[in-house]
Amino acid sequence: MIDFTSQTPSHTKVHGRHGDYAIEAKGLIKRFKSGKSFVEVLKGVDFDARHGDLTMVMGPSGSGKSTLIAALSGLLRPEEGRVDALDVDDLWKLSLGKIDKFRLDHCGFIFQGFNLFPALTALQQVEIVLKFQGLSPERAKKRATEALTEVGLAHRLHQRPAILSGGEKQRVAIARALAKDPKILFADEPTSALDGENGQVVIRLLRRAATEHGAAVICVTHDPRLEAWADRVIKIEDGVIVSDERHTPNPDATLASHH
Ligand SMILES: Nc1ncnc2c1ncn2[C@@H]1O[C@H](COP(=O)(O)OP(=O)(O)OP(=O)(O)O)[C@@H](O)[C@H]1O
Repeated sequence: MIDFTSQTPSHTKVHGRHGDYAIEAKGLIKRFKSGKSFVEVLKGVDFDARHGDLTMVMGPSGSGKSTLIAALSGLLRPEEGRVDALDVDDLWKLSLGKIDKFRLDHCGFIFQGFNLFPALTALQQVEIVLKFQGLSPERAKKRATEALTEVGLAHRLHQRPAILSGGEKQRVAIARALAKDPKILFADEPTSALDGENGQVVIRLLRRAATEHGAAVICVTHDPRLEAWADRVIKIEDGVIVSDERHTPNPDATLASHH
C-alpha cells in the first residue's frame, strides 16, 4: 500500500469548498465548427461527481463523453457553463497556467492508449510525474515503487513499454495516475483495449481508487459490464444527460473474457 497519510487520510473525504462534490458543472455547452456552421456537442450539461464514488459516464459513440471529460478537466474550454472543482469556483475563469497547475496537482488521467513514453522504464514513467510535481528524486522513487507495487507490477519496474503486455501498460498508466493521490481521476475507455481478465484488473483498481483513496473517479466507457463496479451510472446521448442512477457496487464482480 502507498502511504497516502502524508497528504490525505486513506479513507479520504477530501471535502473542499463544495462538500461531498469533487466536481459540479452547470450548463456546459460545447460547439465545434463544422464547415460553415457549428455542431453542438454538449447541449447544456449539468454534471457532478462525489469523492469516493466511481461515476460511470456511458453513451453511444459521438454522444459527447470525451468532450465532457475534457471540459470538466480544464482541457477544452466550453462556450458556456461553469465547472466548480475542489476549492476552485469556476475553473474556466482561471488563467491557463492555473488550470494546468490544478490538473497537475489534483487530477489523474487514464486513457485507452496508455500514453506511455517509449524510452522510459515503468518506474521512470511514474517518477517523472512526481518529480514534475516537486518531489525529491528519493521520494519520487519510493512513491513510484509503491504505486507500481500496488498495481501488481513490482517485478516490472525496469521494463520499457515495448516489452510490457497491454494490461501491464495500462497498470503502469494507472500507477502513474494514482501515485500522486489525485482527488479526481478521469478514465476514458480504460478497458477497451484489454481482454476480460486485464479489464477486470483495471476496473478493480479504479474501484479501489474511489473506495480506499477517496478519489472521485469518473470513468467513460462503452462497456455495460463495468456498471457492476459503479456507484453511479450517468448516460449521455447526443450531448444531453438522459439518465442518472445510483447503484450498489459489487467490487467482486467478474468480467468474463471477451477476446
Ligand atoms: N476537435 C473537434 N472538432 C470537431 N468535432 C469534434 C471535435 N472533437 C469531437 N468532435 C465531435 O464531437 C462529437 C462528440 O465527440 P466525443 O469524442 O465527445 O464523443 P464520445 O461520446 O466520446 O465518442 P466515442 O465513444 O466514440 O469516443 C463527435 O461527433 C465528434 O466528431
